[in-house]
Amino acid sequence: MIQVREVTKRYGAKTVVDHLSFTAQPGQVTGFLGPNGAGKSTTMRMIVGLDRPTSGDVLVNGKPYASSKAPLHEIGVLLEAKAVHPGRTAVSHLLAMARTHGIPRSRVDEVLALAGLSEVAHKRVGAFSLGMGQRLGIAAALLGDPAVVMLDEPVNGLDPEGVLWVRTLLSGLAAEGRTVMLSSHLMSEVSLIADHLVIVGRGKLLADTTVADFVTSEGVRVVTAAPDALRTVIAAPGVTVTSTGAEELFVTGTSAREIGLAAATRGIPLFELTPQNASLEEAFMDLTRDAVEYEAAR
Ligand SMILES: Nc1ncnc2c1ncn2[C@@H]1O[C@H](COP(=O)(O)OP(=O)(O)OP(=O)(O)O)[C@@H](O)[C@H]1O
Repeated sequence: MIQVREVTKRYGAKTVVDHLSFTAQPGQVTGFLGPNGAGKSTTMRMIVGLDRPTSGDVLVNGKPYASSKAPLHEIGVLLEAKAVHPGRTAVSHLLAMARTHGIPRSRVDEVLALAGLSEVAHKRVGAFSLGMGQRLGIAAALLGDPAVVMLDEPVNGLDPEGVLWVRTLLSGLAAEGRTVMLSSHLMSEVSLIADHLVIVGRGKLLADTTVADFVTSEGVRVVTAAPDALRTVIAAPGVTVTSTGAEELFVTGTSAREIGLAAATRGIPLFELTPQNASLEEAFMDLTRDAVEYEAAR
């Protein structure tokens, strides 16, 4: 289990992670999503003790990672842009890691096979494609047979077959009762792989939900002769109305049926009344739009 508790990280005056709390549970794949610069990598670095929170704390399997005696067994990590010496072969890279952690040679062969790298085990890493590099990073993360697996952008650079491979691998690891967490800035990728979604923007938690619940956050598109009158009629706690055109409204928090009935009782003409099922990608973009604009405007 990974527990992030009220974590804030500041670099100088800049708050990169802002009172962030969430839990990645065993037996589940947690997708950690957010636009570029949302603070995902920083959070992951704090989880493994490479960065220290300004306030709040992080627990891995109930304790701070730094106090773990066999860290590779506790948590396996793929962090972005992890440096592997380009002159090394895949097998020599993994063997060096294994030796320093008392892991047997047989496990190196196992993870190479698991990552589909047995054939290229003796090739220099410098000659690897981006996808092969990602596979090697994942193999390294699994070396210690860890209870928690945390991967930063693991499908970055992978072709569709590679994405499918990651999905099968990670759901298998979760089914074994491990805690699996992966980050991405692409909803389309994460929705294929994760059950649980933690979405951040500007370092803040925007949503902690399931993929299924996230898509049901739909709205209703209404085209009417009297948008202002309709707004007044449907106003209620939990109902939000956004003007999307001269005669157009986008309404959330109520149903097309309720809007239609309310309009009929007041004699408000409706030209269109369309429930909209936002795609996952659209819902994600709506949720994180402010965070992205902030990034672009900096
Ligand atoms: N050591 C540092 N000093 C100052 N600012 C930093 C430092 N590390 C990260 N940042 C800033 O923190 C913000 C969040 O970065 P982070 O890499 O955690 O985001 P991210 O969500 O992982 O994004 P990406 O998907 O682009 O990797 C960025 O604006 C980045 O410039």
